[in-house]
Amino acid sequence: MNQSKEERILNFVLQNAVRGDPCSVLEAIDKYCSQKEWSMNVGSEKGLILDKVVEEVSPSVALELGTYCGYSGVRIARLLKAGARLLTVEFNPAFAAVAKQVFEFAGVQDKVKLIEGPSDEIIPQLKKKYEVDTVDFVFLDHWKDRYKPDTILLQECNLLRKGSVLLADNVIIPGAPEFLNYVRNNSHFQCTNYPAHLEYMKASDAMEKAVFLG
Ligand SMILES: CCCNc1ncnc2c1ncn2[C@@H]1O[C@H](/C=C/CNC(=O)c2cc(-c3ccc(F)cc3)cc(O)c2O)[C@H](C)[C@H]1O
Ligand SMILES: [Mg+2]
Repeated sequence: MNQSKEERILNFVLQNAVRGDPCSVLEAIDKYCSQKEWSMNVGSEKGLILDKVVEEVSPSVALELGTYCGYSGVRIARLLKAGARLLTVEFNPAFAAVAKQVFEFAGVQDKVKLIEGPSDEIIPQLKKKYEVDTVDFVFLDHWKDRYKPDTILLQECNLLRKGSVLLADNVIIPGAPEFLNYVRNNSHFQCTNYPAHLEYMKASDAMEKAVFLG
């Protein structure tokens, strides 16, 4: 049976990164995806923006929608303070299996709770089943037409508090127009745009930060 691209990425990590060294895992994925096969990881340029926002927020509870291979999950988890945790949601079992192994190889598995399932089912379970009060930081990188409905769902489930930070990838390419319109025209959010390039390409992309004002 042929390997999937995601399995090839995982194998490249296992063969080229250093076990327990999250930065070497990120470097290996970026090397493979810039030289061998393009893949929709947030990448190193937008990854630096992600790093800065995570360090600024210093979240106790971080949520990621769309784990994929675990690249951004490693990026976030490696910066978390002692006792802080990342909940990352992925509904494709094959991708979740790859991400689980990436987290373990990077040595961040104790900080990461990988939850398999669709975000619209998981978000309403976060308080009771996953013992979440509110989330301090949310990274949105799943299907782009789900950014707005899931942002509304997070509010309906009282998971955002005054100062909770949403950071959305790809607001230019592929684009998330409904989400951008929603948060930018909503007095409960303070928005900032961070222009960048599409991972591993010259095309323009951007990330949008939306701070919930309560
Ligand atoms: C309905 C359930 C929703 N809830 C969900 N619940 C849980 N997991 C979910 C949900 N919806 C999706 N997922 C998972 O998240 C991942 C999906 C990620 C999607 N990302 C993109 O599409 C993208 C495209 C480009 C791109 C740019 C230029 C190009 F030319 C081509 C591609 C670049 C980028 O940086 C991109 O992030 C994963 C594949 C998928 O299984
Ligand atoms: Mg993305």
